[in-house]
Amino acid sequence: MAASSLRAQLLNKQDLVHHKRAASSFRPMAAVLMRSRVLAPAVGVSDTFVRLKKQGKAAFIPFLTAGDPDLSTTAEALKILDRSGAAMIELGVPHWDPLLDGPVIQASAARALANRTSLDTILTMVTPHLSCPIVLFSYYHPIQKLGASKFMSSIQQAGVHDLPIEETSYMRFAAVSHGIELVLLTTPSTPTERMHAIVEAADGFVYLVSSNGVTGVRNTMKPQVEFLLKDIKKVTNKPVAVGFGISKPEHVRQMVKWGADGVVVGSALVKLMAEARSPEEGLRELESFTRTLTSAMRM
Ligand SMILES: O=P(O)(O)OC[C@@H](O)[C@@H](O)c1c[nH]c2ccccc12
Repeated sequence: MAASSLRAQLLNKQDLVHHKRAASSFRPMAAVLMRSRVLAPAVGVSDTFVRLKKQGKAAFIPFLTAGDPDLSTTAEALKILDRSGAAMIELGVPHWDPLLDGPVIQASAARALANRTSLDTILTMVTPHLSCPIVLFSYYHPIQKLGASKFMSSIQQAGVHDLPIEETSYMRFAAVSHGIELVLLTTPSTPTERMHAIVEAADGFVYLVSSNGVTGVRNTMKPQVEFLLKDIKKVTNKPVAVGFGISKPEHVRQMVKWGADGVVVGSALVKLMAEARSPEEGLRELESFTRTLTSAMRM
């Protein structure tokens, strides 16, 4: 990608964070969510939603930064999340410029980068056998740095936070030819027509960002989410997962009641592990909190 276009993407992230965009320059973020062949079993993301729906359950989707505090703890955490009821796991590639992330995930990314965690080391990480899919979640830059074709040849599924929908066509083409599911993000400030285009282009699931701003625990969920979910569901029957700010069982129940097919929880889990006295204690707390949250997933 040309340097000018990369600058445009960084500006776009800035826009999202500060909400200062002019209508004409507005470009919402998009995500491509794919499952890594190296990291995960042959269960698809969409299949998982279908299976859970039959059981009357929404999908619990935890997010962790890979490499925080180190990749072997991450591998252990994946096993724990898998056996405690995660429907799929968002594994974040740490980035030095995480403009869509709040302080908790920013600090987590900094710790992981201090350990030299990169997309390359994550893709070669020795991972346990898991029964749930992994959604490799990344800003676009690390993928670009590795090389989009190397990336595509080494993964089946992955995620990108800041890829504007206009620029997804190459990724989508490559994704389709590798049998990859492409998931896109929509936010409360995405104009309706654009939301329709994003929903139309998304595969796997649609990621609804619950409120503008950056990732991080919120006390309450905005009532607008109920209406955003309804608007999306009017135009598609693809699964919709809600993320940003969700940190308590009552938030999870609220999202499920409002019609979410899945719920993403990131900062709350990252914080809990970061504040533990040791990685082992962090993993124990991760397990018990995950079990509390997954028991709130019944539709
Ligand atoms: O941390 P929260 O508020 O629970 O939000 C989900 C989140 O962590 C995960 O989906 C995510 C981490 N970094 C992101 C950047 C953009 C969009 C989404 C994300």
